[in-house]
Amino acid sequence: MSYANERRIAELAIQRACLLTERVYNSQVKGTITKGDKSPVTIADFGAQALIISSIAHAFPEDSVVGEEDSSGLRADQSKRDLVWGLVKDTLDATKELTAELGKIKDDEEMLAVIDKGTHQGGSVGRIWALDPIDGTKGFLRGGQYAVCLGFMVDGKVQVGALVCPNLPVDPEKPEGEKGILLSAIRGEGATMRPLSAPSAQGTPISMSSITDFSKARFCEGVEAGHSSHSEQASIAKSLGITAPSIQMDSQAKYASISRGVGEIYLRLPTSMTYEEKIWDHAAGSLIVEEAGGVVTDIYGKELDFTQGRTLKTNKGIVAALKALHPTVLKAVQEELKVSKL
Ligand SMILES: Nc1ncnc2c1ncn2[C@@H]1O[C@H](COP(=O)(O)O)[C@@H](OP(=O)(O)O)[C@H]1O
Ligand SMILES: [Mg+2]
Ligand SMILES: [Mg+2]
Ligand SMILES: [Mg+2]
Repeated sequence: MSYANERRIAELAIQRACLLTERVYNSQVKGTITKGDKSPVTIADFGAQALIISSIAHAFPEDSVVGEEDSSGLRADQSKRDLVWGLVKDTLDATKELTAELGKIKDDEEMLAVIDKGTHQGGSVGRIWALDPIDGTKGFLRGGQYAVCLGFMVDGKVQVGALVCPNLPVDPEKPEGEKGILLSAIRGEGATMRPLSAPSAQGTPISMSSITDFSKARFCEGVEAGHSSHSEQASIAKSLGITAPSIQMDSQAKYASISRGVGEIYLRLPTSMTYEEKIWDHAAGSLIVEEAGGVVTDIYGKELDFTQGRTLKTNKGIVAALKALHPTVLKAVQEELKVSKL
C-alpha cells in the first residue's frame, strides 16, 4: 500500500504552517512561554500545531495525533491566545486555495480544542501522526535553524516523513542564496527534496553522500550542549579520524542535511541517562535518512522503537550515518561510552 496521499497532505500541511512560523521568525514578537520542564514554546509553535492538526483531522478524521504542545499555556494567557488566533486566521485567509483539501478553523475556542487533539499517548496500534510544530524552538528564538516536522506511523512503524527547513539553503554550495527546503519520504519509495518556493514541483530524489573515508567525512551535532554531549561527540570524531569541524545546527535540519549529502554522520549522545527522546523529534527525520541510504539507531545499535508511546523509552541517544560507515561509527560510540555510561 502506498501512502502517497498521506505524504501529499503532510507536505501541504507543514508548508501552510510554515507561512505562520516564518512570519513570527521574522517579527520581534515571539510570545515565548516557559513550560513546566523549563523549555520554551512560542506563539508560532501553538499556531503551527493548530494548523497542522486541523489539516490532518480534515483529511483523515479517524487518525490520531501525538503533538508536542497542548493548549494549557494559551488558556492561561488571553493576550497570547489572541496573538495565536490572529496568526492562524491570517494564514487561513491567505491560503484559501487550500481550504478544500486542508480545512479551516472557525474560532479561537475551536483552535484550542484542535491543539489538544495532539495529546494522544501513541503506541503500537493504528494510524498515528507524530507532530513537532517547531523543532529547535531554541534555534528559532536565536535566529538559527528550525524545522516543522510531521511523521505518519502505522502500528508503530513510520511510513511517511515530511520536514520543512525554512532556513537551510536550497543549494548548499550557496549558503547566502535562496533559503527554504521541503524534504519527504515514503517507506520503500525513497526520499525527495524541493525548494519551498516551488510548491507544486515534483521533488527531486536525494541520497546521502558516498564519502567513506573518515578523513574526508563530516559530522553533524546540535547547538544546545544540554541536548547532546559535545565533548563525547568530539572524542568519537577524533577516534574515527574525522578532521573537519562539526557542523552544528538546531533541529531535524541535521537529518535533512545528511540526507542530502551535507555531512555523513549525525551524533546525538545522551547528556543524561534518564532523558527519553520524543517520537516527534525523530519520526520524520529518521525515515528520510533511511530512505536516502542511511542507518539510524540508538547508541546500543538498536532500531528506534516508535511503538512505546510519546517517547522512545527503550532507546538512548541517536547514531545516524551512511550505511557503509554506520558499523564503524557505532563501534566508536560504544568504545567511547563504555567507560562512563554503558
Ligand atoms: N536533555 C535533552 N536531551 C536530548 N534532547 C532534548 C533534551 N531536552 C530537550 N530536548 C529536545 O531537543 C530538541 C531540539 O533538538 P536539537 O538540540 O537537536 O535542536 C527539542 O525539540 P523542541 O525544540 O521541538 O522542543 C527537545 O525535544
Ligand atoms: Mg519543545
Ligand atoms: Mg523537537
Ligand atoms: Mg517543538
